[in-house]
Amino acid sequence: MKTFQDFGLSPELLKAVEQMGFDQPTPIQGKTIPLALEGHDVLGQAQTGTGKTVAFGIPLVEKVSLDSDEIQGLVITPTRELAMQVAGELQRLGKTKRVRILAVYGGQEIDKQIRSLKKHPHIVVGTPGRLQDHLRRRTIRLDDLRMVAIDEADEMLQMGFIEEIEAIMAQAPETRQTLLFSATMPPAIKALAEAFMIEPVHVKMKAKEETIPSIEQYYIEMQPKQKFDALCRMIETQAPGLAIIFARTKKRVDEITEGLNKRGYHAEGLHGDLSQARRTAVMGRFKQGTISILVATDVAARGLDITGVTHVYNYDIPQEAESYVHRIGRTGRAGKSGVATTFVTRREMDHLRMIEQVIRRKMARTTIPTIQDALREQQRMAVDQLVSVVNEQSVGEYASWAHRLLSEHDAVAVVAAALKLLTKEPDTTPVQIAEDGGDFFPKKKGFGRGKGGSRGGERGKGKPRRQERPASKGKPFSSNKKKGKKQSR
Ligand SMILES: Nc1ncnc2c1ncn2[C@@H]1O[C@H](COP(=O)(O)OP(=O)(O)OP(=O)(O)O)[C@@H](O)[C@H]1O
Ligand SMILES: [Mg+2]
Repeated sequence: MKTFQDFGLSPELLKAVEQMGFDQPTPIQGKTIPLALEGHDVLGQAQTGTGKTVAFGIPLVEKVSLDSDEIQGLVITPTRELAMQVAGELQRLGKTKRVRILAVYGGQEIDKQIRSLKKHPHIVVGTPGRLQDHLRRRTIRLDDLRMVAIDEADEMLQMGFIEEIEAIMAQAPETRQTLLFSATMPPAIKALAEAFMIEPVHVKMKAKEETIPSIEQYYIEMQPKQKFDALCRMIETQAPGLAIIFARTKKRVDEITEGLNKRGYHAEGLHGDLSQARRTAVMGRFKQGTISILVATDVAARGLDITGVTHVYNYDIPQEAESYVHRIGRTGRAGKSGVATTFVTRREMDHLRMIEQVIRRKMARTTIPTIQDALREQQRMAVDQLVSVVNEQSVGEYASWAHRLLSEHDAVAVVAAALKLLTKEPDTTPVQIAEDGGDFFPKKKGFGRGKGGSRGGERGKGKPRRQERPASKGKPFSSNKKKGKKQSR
């Protein structure tokens, strides 16, 4: 499939795609869009940042009939931020056709949503809890639903959303089409997913590894107490455009954020205990670059597409290999490159090796940059800054000051002073991050290496049961991932 024209799309859709600046479909789009347009249920798997949203978005928008005022398309996403983002992408796809899209998610006033629902959106994008709430209130009806897409499908079937998903799917007509997408799909979850579909076509893009090759992947072994300084030294030497730092718990996110601010960085935290207004504001500031560092729990691991994220740091190694894939996939999107660095304690090394095995790629070992490394890099950046201003030749207003300075001082001393002022010298303000056990002994392997999933029956009959997680032995992992329970991250 070479062009979007080959899909036989309506002129409105073609126009929209053109306006979005897409020259040609990505491989997953090339494979799945025709299948979905033909009416197949599709399970689509492709690496992070390869355009899965548009892969389900085009069929959804194309299949909307403007003659009907009913909800015809539904997209379910695991997080509120992702619901907003996907709704935005669909809005762009549906703009020329004038398809009405609405996002509904928790933390937003339900009355406001109900008023918006009265304007008859054609496609609703939502998080499972809030969708179910609307279904109970009958403010959303799915009697005329034609197509449902579940984004991050493995996560949705895994994290305890399964009951909500079942309840939602039970209200949709049997004739509806189902599209499930994710970058990861553990076999056990795949079995679970198939229970929601009829003769699904599984499209998995061939790749040597589960992660995107354009992401450089590193790990650094260190003691828990070295982590914070290591993070600062990494930021100072790597000078990220935008960076996301993932930590294990909400408390750690808060502490790291506070610590970074103490050391003069513009960082903000994102996790499930913050008000939605705050979450939205933080995301907005990060996207605009007002803040350059986002510290987050796994709430930001999946799906978020933020241009300019050059670096991802796993301050804490993720528990699941899948989580690793998605976290680092916040960089290196749509053909861009990225760098991911994972901090690991000695006791977590086995876990790191397990992740490498699952993703079929080795991370390169590296070391914590020294203060001298950090200083040198910051100085180099100051020099670059100075030189670029010199090259702009826009310093005329400052020339008289320069003459005066040079008449009184040594030229080298003056330039050195300017550089010193421009340099963000490595900051060693003491910062305490609570130990939180430091590391963990994971028992479970990622990518469906646990027990085989429980298989559901056909749609409408046997329902897929919740996938039980193997009980972890030994020291419990301090995560809030409990068996089948929805987590707040
Ligand atoms: N055909 C295309 N050509 C160029 N860019 C595209 C195309 N399709 C999508 N994109 C862009 O690629 C970026 C990544 O797309 P998207 O967020 O859908 O990735 P994804 O596969 O869903 O990743 P993830 O697994 O992380 O959710 C987006 O900015 C999107 O606008
Ligand atoms: Mg996505």
